[in-house]
Amino acid sequence: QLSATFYDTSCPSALSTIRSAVTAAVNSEPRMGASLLRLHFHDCFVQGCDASVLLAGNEQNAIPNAGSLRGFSVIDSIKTQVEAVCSQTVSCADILAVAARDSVVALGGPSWTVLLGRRDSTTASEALANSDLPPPSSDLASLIGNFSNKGLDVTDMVALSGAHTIGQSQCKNFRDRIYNETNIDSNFATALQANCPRATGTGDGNLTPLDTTTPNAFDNAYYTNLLSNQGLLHSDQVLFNGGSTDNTVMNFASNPAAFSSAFATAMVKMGNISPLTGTQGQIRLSCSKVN
Ligand code: HEM
Ligand SMILES: [Ca+2]
Ligand SMILES: [Ca+2]
Repeated sequence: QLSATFYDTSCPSALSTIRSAVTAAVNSEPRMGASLLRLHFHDCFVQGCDASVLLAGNEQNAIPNAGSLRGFSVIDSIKTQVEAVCSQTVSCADILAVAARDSVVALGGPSWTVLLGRRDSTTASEALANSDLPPPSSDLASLIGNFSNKGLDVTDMVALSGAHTIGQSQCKNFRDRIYNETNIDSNFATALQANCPRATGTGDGNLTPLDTTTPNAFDNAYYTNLLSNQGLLHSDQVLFNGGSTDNTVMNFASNPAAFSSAFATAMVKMGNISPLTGTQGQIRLSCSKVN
């Protein structure tokens, strides 16, 4: 029951306000586009797209999120600007969904119509974040199961993983792959080892682009990297490792329009996960705390 026109009368300048702020943030730091896109994913997979991830504490302390999620201050600043034009009208959950779309567009990726009308949660759960967000050690069957639990099919999962065409990862999340796995290009592994020492606890937070080819462009290079065994995370390369998703990866690698279309479709589906609507939840005044 979300709708593209939800704010057309109640806050006609909402979408342009969000877009201007996202464009400025991404222009000043391209990685911020990646960080904002990831925030929406981590929101939707835990309790649905209800801005639970933005509440201080709780989910933010979960293993996949702590010391990793970024962009909270950009969202807070957008919320302040939107409150100034339309008081207590636009939810933080909708701001996240629109900011994710505008981030992808700002980095040259596809656009789609964002459905609106989500409301904000009054709760957040560290335990649910730990159980529902897939770890980078996931094998293919786990990824398929994890996305299926959220109503997303295998094609959606492969397309959404293409978000790793932008942004960066910390060494601790790909160390095991670059030292111990065999389905990795050896020159690629050696180059990464220079900035990611073997010993646990040393250089854990050192950063490398998820897509070394075009780290700040939202394109299909993620998939061409997989074809040459240059996926950064274990959970990336399992998508092209002799299994059931190989054909989809090959299609997205050779056909950028097919990827763009599948990504846009899957983002709309992800954005529809268990929204609070009507009188459920609330419109937060500040995204980091309940009213
Ligand atoms: C398929 C399962 C997925 C796994 C296991 C996974 C895991 C990860 C990990 C480990 C990182 C690096 C975090 C760090 O080192 O701090 C990361 C970064 C990122 N992920 Fe995923 N991810 C998945 C799916 C997705 C999806 C569906 C999206 C969005 C639609 C997404 C968007 C991103 C982005 C944009 C970054 C870079 C963030 C930044 O640079 O701030 N990921 N992911
Ligand atoms: Ca959520
Ligand atoms: Ca790229």
